Amino acid sequence: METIAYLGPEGTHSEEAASRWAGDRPMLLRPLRSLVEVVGAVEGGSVDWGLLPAENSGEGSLGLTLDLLAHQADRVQICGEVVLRIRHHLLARPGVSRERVTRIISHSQALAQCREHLARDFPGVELVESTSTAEAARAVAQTGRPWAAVGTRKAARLHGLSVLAEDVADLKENATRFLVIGRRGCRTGPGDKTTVLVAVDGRRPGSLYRLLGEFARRGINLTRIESRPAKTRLGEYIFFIDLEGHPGEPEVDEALAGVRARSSFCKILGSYPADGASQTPRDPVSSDLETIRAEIDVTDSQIVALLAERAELARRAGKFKDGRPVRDPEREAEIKERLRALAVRKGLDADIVTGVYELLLPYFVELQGGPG
Ligand SMILES: O=C(O)C(=O)Cc1ccccc1
Repeated sequence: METIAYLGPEGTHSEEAASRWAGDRPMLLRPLRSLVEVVGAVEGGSVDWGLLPAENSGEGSLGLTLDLLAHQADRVQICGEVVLRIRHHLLARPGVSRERVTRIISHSQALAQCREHLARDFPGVELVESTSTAEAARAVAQTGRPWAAVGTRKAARLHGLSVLAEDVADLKENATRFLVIGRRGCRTGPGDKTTVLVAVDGRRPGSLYRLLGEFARRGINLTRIESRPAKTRLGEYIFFIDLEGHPGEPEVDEALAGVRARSSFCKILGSYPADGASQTPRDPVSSDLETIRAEIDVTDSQIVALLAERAELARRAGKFKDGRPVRDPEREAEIKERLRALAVRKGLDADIVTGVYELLLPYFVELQGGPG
């Protein structure tokens, strides 16, 4: 039988998401102590699938899951998603009244999702993080102290706890999106989403804009874009992009080829059926002219920015020439030849491109200190 690993012990929201994903298929559910262990079990082959909480309606992304997908889980693919409505209850040993509670334990996400409610109803009570909501319930059941846990009804039942307060989440519509990972990609079909991880050169104005334009121009809807630190240096980011569609669809293939060309790193993390939500119909033409004009504006600005960079390089080169003639006909001919070949490769008129260069050359020569 197939096995799916999840953040345990029994009685977590992850367990419920895992059994929702299994549906009618026979599936063994294996609780593990951490998400790192879940990824390790899938990569090592001791389980078929793994479940990772990815995003909450109020709290946003789970950084750990995104970081695992970006930096650690090299050999896994996203194969599915489950969106689960989350209900948080306050659990305590029978006989412990609300007034006596001195400590509330839970998973960091659960505490964050109930912060206002707990501050209002349990002011001054210490909040302590645990590895999961069910682990918190276990700790509360085992202590003789008047502690409480934020957790599920199932965890209460498993540990003989009572529900001290029902629905303590701050948001009524509290939902979490979980991702299912496996070693192989799954079969793709209509209604699929695809998650891509990309890095762009943050120093070039408009680079992310142009990358996203690859999707916009083809009417491909993006359902999510999330940035995380690239973990190289401060200020560098990677982006998780969810799009409607999957590789194998011509527009998606074309867009992804464009994205590859415009990014410094690009990896498809997986294609999988979207949970519940219907797809947005494609609208490839209505905003085309507007989109193209906006791209033209960005491109023109980039040309000017590149000319400024080129001018600065000319100035710096001038300082090295130090008495030698500024013009170097051999080097100029070599540059022109290279640009001619590049223009042809890019499908441009080579005479026009070298003509532009000839137009600019006297200006750059002047910046180098004039013809010598
Ligand atoms: O601790 C759990 O129950 C989990 O599965 C993690 C979690 C915590 C809070 C909301 C969604 C998932």
